[in-house]
Amino acid sequence: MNGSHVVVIGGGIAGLAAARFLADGGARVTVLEGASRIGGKLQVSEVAGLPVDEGAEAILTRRPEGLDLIRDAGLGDQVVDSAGEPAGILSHGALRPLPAGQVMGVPSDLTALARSGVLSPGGVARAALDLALPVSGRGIPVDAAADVSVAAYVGARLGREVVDRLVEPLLGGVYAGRVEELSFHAALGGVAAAARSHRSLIMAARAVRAAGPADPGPMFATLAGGLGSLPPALAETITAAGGTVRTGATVRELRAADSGWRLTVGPTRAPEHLDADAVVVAVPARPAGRLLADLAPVASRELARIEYSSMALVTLAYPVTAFPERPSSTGYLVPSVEGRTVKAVTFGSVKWPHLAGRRPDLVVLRCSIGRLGEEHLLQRDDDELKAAAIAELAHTCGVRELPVESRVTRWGGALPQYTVGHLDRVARIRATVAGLPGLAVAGAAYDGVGVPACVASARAAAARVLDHLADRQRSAVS
Ligand SMILES: CC1=C(CCC(=O)O)c2cc3nc(cc4[nH]c(cc5[nH]c(cc1n2)c(C)c5CCC(=O)O)c(CCC(=O)O)c4C)C(CCC(=O)O)=C3C
Repeated sequence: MNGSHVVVIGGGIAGLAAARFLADGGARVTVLEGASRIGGKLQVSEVAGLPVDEGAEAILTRRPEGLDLIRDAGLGDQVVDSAGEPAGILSHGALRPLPAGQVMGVPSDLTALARSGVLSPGGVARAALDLALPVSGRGIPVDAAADVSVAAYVGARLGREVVDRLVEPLLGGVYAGRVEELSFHAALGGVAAAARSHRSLIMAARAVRAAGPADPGPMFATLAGGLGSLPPALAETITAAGGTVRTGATVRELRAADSGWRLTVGPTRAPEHLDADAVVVAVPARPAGRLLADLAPVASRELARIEYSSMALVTLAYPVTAFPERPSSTGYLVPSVEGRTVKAVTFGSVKWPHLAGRRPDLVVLRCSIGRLGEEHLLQRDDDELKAAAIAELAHTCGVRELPVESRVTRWGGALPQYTVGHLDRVARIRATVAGLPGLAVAGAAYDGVGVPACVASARAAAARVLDHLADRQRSAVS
């Protein structure tokens, strides 16, 4: 495929990773990003002189794809592990540790659950009933084939408190989504898969834990310069390999052409045409759906159905002395039923030892606001969002001073919602796209929203395209 030209539409982490894999495979790549900067949801800027991410700030270390890509981009020596402090949950007005052994909020250890104090004693007793309940029937939707909402399945097996005080807050972070709408099979992937072969959800969570390493080590990693330093480093390796990365280049149209694809880029007044042997579409679902409207109407319709939630992140820097006690968790999640504006707080200075090392006199933290259906919260102006974050710190941590620095970042249409039926929807999208040789899709809309999942989808897309180009070259030779 030497010399074959592949255009990657979208310069977020999925698009850049795909471009990197394609360049490795010998293709000549062009990345077209519509915005004025590459990186998508990865972006870093300074707060109080420290590099603090404005978007995704951590990657799971459990999956290899994120760290592999970081090493590939030459940033292996910049990797920083998260601290060992536990994550917290605000429940019944007080900060409690996330119970040991939970998997996406599903408990595997009832003693740890009881000890955490996150649930009422009645809530713990109800959760324990899961071990005795029949596998199906009596309103418990356990049909392995049919998808149900997270709230319906987990609620039927473990009771409402587990849904409201454990699963909802975690998924309120991961998807900024709502448990009534999110898909059990798509959003709780590992546990849901294990639930098919276990008679109880607690036992399924135990099986997931048992399948992992005994000592999993640090859960998260980041980069010393922020996770947002990954996209520019990746772009550099792509250009060093002879590729091109363009910003401000919105692709308006994608058409099949004689020997591949023709793209229309830029404003209607001055359209530019680009030819490609293959294309990777690595933009969010809506724009991907628009690009595929004529080529793959079924995929296009399904993509249009994937909703996105919006959120805002308020970053605050306080003197460490403003805290009556130094925070003892990496951060905490706030269940929706607590009725507070802020849904999650990450103490960067606790979670990332290098930040505390550089500024031991400060506590830098991020408050996140906005789940699906809470758009009204995001209509507040920046000062109001800051005030809500400051009030949260006063309320939960007893901070009475004002922050020395602050920053508000808004992410409109940030996180795709894996609602009931998502897996079938993605299967239909993939089946339709499979009918278009030399075209592949990648990104957070399909098989996972975290950075490692986006990288995995990029790798699969690149492999598909490289296979196609190799086939084509073989048939041209023979
Ligand atoms: C967007 C977002 C926010 C809100 C914005 C923000 O505040 O940044 C947030 C907040 C938080 N998330 C937190 C804790 C956790 N998040 C996890 C896992 C994940 N979160 C994700 C995203 C988010 N998370 C994603 C894409 C995954 C990987 C899912 C997967 O691909 O499987 C897991 C691992 C679960 C497991 O798998 O065991 C834990 C323990 C805590 C508290 C402690 C701390 O701050 O560290 C907080 C504030």
